[in-house]
Amino acid sequence: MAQDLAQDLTGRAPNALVGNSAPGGVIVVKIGGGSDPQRVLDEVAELAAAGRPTVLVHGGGAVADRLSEQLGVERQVIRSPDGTHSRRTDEAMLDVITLALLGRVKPQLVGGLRLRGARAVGLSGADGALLTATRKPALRSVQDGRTVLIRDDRSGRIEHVDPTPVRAVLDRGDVPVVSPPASDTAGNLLNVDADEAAARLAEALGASALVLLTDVCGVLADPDDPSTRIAEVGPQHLTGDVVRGRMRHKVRAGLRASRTVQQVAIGSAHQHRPIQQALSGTGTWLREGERGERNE
Ligand SMILES: Nc1ncnc2c1ncn2[C@@H]1O[C@H](COP(=O)(O)OP(=O)(O)O)[C@@H](O)[C@H]1O
Ligand SMILES: CC(=O)N[C@@H](CCC(=O)OP(=O)(O)O)C(=O)O
Repeated sequence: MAQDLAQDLTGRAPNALVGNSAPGGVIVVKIGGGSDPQRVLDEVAELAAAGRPTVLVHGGGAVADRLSEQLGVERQVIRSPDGTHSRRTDEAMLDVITLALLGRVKPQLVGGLRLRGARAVGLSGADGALLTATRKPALRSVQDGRTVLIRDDRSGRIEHVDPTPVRAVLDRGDVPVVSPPASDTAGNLLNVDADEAAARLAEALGASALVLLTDVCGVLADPDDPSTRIAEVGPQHLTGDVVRGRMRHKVRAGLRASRTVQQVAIGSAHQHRPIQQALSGTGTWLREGERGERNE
């Protein structure tokens, strides 16, 4: 069955795809913290068993929110003038996000893959200089109609990706499970968005596909109505305010990756074989420019 799956996704025999040097062979899958990972783990384990090099990147914003409440660390939101929002990451919140992602979410995913017979290896963005970021010097936040500047935030912009540790894990036939935070060149941790991390890693690996799995079926024209899925999204969809909040980060990151990654899609994590579903067009394709017909 696993063999069929790898063939379905690529049209090529799985053996031709073993090892990440196979042209366009790597799939980078990202799962957000608000989604139940069980279906995703089932399919990632199937792909690994079929020899398809697959990287699982995860977020965990929702888990960090719950942990901050448990620990009594106040959660604040930075509302940027362009309609995106992100976590205010002071020192205490950086600890919370690190504990949540590396201490709660990642072990659940690595353990879940092990239970399914796949050997998974956890890596954070700070391991092996995988994700190097620079601290954002000043963030604009709209508060009560006024824009204020926040200068001491511990979130960063990813400047450099060194995929060597991820390749080493793939070359052993194992599944890398990658998470924020990143670090700066001095080794200080910096909070980075998991969609951006996945997109940048997909670019650096020369991946053939990037699948961003979340708690909705794709980008919706009306975020409150699941029947309004948009089949393909381009930069023009960012000009209005339809794509709001954190979905905007996802779309931006995916569009950027689509310059070099052949297939970039957003889809629901909560369906049977969510990766295959998204890559067969049941979610939203992200495509920055005209590159002729897709090879679907
Ligand atoms: N146009 C839109 N289409 C779909 N979802 C949207 C849209 N605008 C905002 N959203 C919100 O984005 C959320 C998904 O982003 P996010 O919560 O960051 O997911 P994840 O944790 O999986 O990364 C959806 O649950 C939805 O509330
Ligand atoms: C800078 C920034 O926004 N970092 C994110 C990292 C986790 C994440 O991205 O989790 P999801 O994929 O579940 O949203 C955060 O603090 O929530």
